[in-house]
Amino acid sequence: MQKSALPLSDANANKKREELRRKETLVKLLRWHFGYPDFRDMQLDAIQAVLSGKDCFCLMPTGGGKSMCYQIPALAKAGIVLVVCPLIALMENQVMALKEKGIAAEFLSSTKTTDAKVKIHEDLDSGKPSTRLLYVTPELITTPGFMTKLTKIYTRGLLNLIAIDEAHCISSWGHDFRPSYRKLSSLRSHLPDVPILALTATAVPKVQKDVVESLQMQNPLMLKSSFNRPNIYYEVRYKDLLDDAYADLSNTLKSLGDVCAIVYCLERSMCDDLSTNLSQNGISCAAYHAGLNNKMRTSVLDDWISSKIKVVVATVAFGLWSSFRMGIDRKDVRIVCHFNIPKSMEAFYQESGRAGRDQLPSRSLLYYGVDDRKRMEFILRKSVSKKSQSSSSQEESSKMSLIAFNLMVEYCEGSGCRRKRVLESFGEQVTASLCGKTCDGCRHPNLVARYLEDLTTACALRQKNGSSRVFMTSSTDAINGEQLSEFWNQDEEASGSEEDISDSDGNGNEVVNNLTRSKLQSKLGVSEKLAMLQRAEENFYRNNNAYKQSNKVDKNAISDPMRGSSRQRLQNALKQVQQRLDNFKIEMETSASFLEEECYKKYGKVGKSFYYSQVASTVRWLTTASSSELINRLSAINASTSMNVLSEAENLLIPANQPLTPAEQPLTSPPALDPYARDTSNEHSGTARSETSACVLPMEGSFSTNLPQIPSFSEFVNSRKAKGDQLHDTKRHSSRVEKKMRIQ
Ligand SMILES: Nc1ncnc2c1ncn2[C@@H]1O[C@H](COP(=O)(O)OP(=O)(O)OP(=O)(O)O)[C@@H](O)[C@H]1O
Ligand SMILES: [Mg+2]
Repeated sequence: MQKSALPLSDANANKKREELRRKETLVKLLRWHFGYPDFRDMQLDAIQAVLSGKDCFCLMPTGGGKSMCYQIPALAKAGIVLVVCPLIALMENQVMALKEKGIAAEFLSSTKTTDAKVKIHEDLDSGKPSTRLLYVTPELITTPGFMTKLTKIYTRGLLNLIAIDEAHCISSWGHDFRPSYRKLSSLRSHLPDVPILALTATAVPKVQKDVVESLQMQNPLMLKSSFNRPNIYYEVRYKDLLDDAYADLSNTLKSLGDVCAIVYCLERSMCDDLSTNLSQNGISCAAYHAGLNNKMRTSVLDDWISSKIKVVVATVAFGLWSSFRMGIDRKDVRIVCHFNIPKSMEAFYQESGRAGRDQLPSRSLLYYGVDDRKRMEFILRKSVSKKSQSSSSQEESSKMSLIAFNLMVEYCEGSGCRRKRVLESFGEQVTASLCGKTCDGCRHPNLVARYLEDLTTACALRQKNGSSRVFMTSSTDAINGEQLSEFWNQDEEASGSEEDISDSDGNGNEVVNNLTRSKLQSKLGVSEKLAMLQRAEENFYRNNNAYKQSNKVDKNAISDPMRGSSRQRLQNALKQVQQRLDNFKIEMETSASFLEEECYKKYGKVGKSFYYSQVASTVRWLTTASSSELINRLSAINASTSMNVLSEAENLLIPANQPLTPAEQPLTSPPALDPYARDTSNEHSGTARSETSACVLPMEGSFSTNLPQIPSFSEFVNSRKAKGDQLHDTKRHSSRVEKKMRIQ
């Protein structure tokens, strides 16, 4: 006998009704807790999959709302959702936001006090935990102590879901590989029935496969949204065609008004330098890099999130787990600038993806320089040759990084739609019409084509002129390991980052021990770092002499506009000094020229980076030196420059046909002795003429100046240390104004 169709369709209808009811419940949760009217894109699919016990791989664009895919399940079912997160700052950020909404979320990390940890553990052990979301680092999860705890929760049937955020970190093919993520593969064997949700915004097919296999995901629902971020306008500017990239950036930020922004740099020195420059131009700004201690970094992050500062200039580096790179959810970032070319399209996408998470129009602006490109190539090649001495798979992954970098170069050096290039690098085939003129390539194709032509011409011309190092290539070729570390301290960046991510197994005693240990290590680290920087500096001085002797470098590498802008920066710093010194008389222009000339004399032949760095050092010195040091130095400059004016005026009285005496012959080559030289003997009194630059030469015999030196890096550090000790010993009271300047 045939079965009636009626009960079956009834069953179908019931199933549909049930599905609808469940969906409505989930939407109600979303509205109630987060105030959003509806789910975005594939959020609901991911949520329903994991609630039904299925594994799910979720690839959604940056800012797409991936967090919601595990936050809603945590509210829909009693029990705990475990979230694995790569950064402590990121966990703090999310937990704080959830707590503000009245959602019971906690995180376990070494930054928590023992008391706070004990409370969380008591709750987890209670059999009826109130915690709904528990955020942990991958390091903690794989410790035996914590795994035992998880197993206990699991056997009580209270572990509902394991969410792995930034899951691309698991793959060594990915751009942010983190070895501790690899160990998460043990989760499946320890906790076999708990659904796993892997979330990422940046995974090419190879990485996706690696993630699924490593986590031993079972027939996961693969959800992949488009990578497209339609609200971001993409643009590239060419440093080599700009007079002053600093000024360009500053003007761009100013033109946008008081908006929230992130600027990414390659090196710490540039990060500090750029941040100082932007601040001097009235932009509310701070630097963020691994050279700052934890407290400073947290304070910058907090100030930025709470809008106390608008612009953060952050470094990006291999293995630097900067909070400004991934996950941090500040919605209204209106512009993300890359001041140096990123190492890959994934990194670029991740970083530029910090913009416009509120879906409102935003911008990605990349400053491309041929120097930067060559420097990055050098760094990547260097890491290839280093790694090729280890294993062949590492070698392969390093070679891949060079290939990945080439895509980034094509993004900058190619014409046409930039958006299309971004999407194609993730394997997404689109037509340029998708862009709708929201990139410079589509909106101003002729202009971009002209820029590229100019860039090619400029490069060809320089090469034709036989300039040995128009760009950074030859200078980077000449950089040895130690010098490289001064520019680009990968190990140091990585160790700095450890402070953000390290963790224990959550046991109170161990936390205390670890804290003490890590404090000792970081203490040791600082002196080691200083020793290393001093070595690098000494090395530089040695090599600088070699440079001078071989005389191979191009004298024109630092352009006049560049020098002009340095003079302007110094002048701005001098204005601050003048205010600080109660309007002490300073010849602004001449003093700025004098100081710039000193920087140029010292590093002009070596290259832009060293020169910039010395200008930054001088600015730093101007803002941190004591009043007496400043007055001594500036009086001496004033005196020597005014004597020079006098000498020029007197020269005018010499009849044109009268031969100059040897002492009056203009100097044709730079003075032999470097005014910044590390020898601190009082060299200026008797031989002042040969030791100062031609343009500020005081008249022999008529005036003898004694110019206090601007210290080199190590002298600066040591003198500050000595001053600190002295202050500590004598508890001497320093003036309020001076203190304020030092804090800056
Ligand atoms: N359905 C929704 N409607 C409106 N806004 C939402 C929705 N879901 C999430 N959001 C908001 O979108 C913003 C970005 O979400 P989230 O931080 O989860 O992004 P993400 O996908 O994790 O990005 P990233 O890859 O950069 O970490 C958050 O402010 C979040 O509250
Ligand atoms: Mg996220």
